Amino acid sequence: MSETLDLSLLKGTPEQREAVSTALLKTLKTRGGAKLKNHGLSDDLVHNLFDYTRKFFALSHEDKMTAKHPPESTPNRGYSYVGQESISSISGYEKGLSQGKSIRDIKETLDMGSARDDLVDNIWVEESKLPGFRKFMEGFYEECFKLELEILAALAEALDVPSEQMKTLHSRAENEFRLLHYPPINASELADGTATRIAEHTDFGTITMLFQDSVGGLQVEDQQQLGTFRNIESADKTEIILNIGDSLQRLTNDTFRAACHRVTYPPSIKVGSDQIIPERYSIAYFAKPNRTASLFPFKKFVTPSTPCKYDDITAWEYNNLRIAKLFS
Ligand SMILES: O=C(O)CCC(=O)C(=O)O
Ligand SMILES: [Fe+2]
Repeated sequence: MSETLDLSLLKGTPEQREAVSTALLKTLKTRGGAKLKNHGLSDDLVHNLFDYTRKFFALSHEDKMTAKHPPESTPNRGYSYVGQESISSISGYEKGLSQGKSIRDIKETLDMGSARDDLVDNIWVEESKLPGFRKFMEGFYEECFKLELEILAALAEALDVPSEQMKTLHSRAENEFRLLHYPPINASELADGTATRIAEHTDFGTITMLFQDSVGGLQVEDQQQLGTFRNIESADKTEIILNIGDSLQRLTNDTFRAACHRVTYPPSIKVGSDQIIPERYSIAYFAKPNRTASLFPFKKFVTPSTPCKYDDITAWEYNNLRIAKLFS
């Protein structure tokens, strides 16, 4: 994967800002994902994020189940145990591929949204089980929201779309945020292809900011060689891996393609061997347009030579359409 981009240059000279915005756009378009450093979220904050994530999943099953995700898809909040959600049901959705491959994801997750969300409440374990967890996660979400707006403004400039328009579209912070834990597993259990860590998929939102530990196994499809998945390793867990989601693909009428990704064997493990794949933690923040916003492509991307590919649908309708498939 290409070099890690220094996001602090967005606050540098106008030339530096333009150069890093352009590099970001180019990397996302060609490689599918970009790595970011000096993004403004402090090392301490990210280390605390991983500490709290580890502590949450270390709670007993009974305690985690006190914050359980409803059996249906909405609201997408709370704890999902290993086997509750299966991403393979949406693999290939925006590529128009047939659905229905059944691959089990061996992962557990906690889904959260904004504390300010007036439609959907978060679901927490009792404060005494994990003191400070709720306050930390609510605060971290707000930090991610500020960074999201900065990244979207930079992408808007590089795409030559008014950055105010991009900002307005995301003003309500109706995003989602998830902690993920992949338990240790014998490699032989993943060998026959009926189970994986997380199956191939695209995210639904505009952009996703992902943090991962050093275990490895995340792969993103190269946008210039579709079908080729490349390993993405973070030099440090404070790095952010940025990728494009389906909503930006729609808004840009396919100028930007959502990046397919998955988590599988770490590069160090031999496929089908009896080696134990170590547990893995990651955290994903999914930036999404406001629920009532239209995902109809921006005007500049619809031309006689690039006719409109998408229907007018609100971000909320689209989100629910996609997410319903996950729990069906
Ligand atoms: O665990 C990861 O690195 C990826 C997680 C992911 O792709 C997702 O939750 O959408
Ligand atoms: Fe994802």
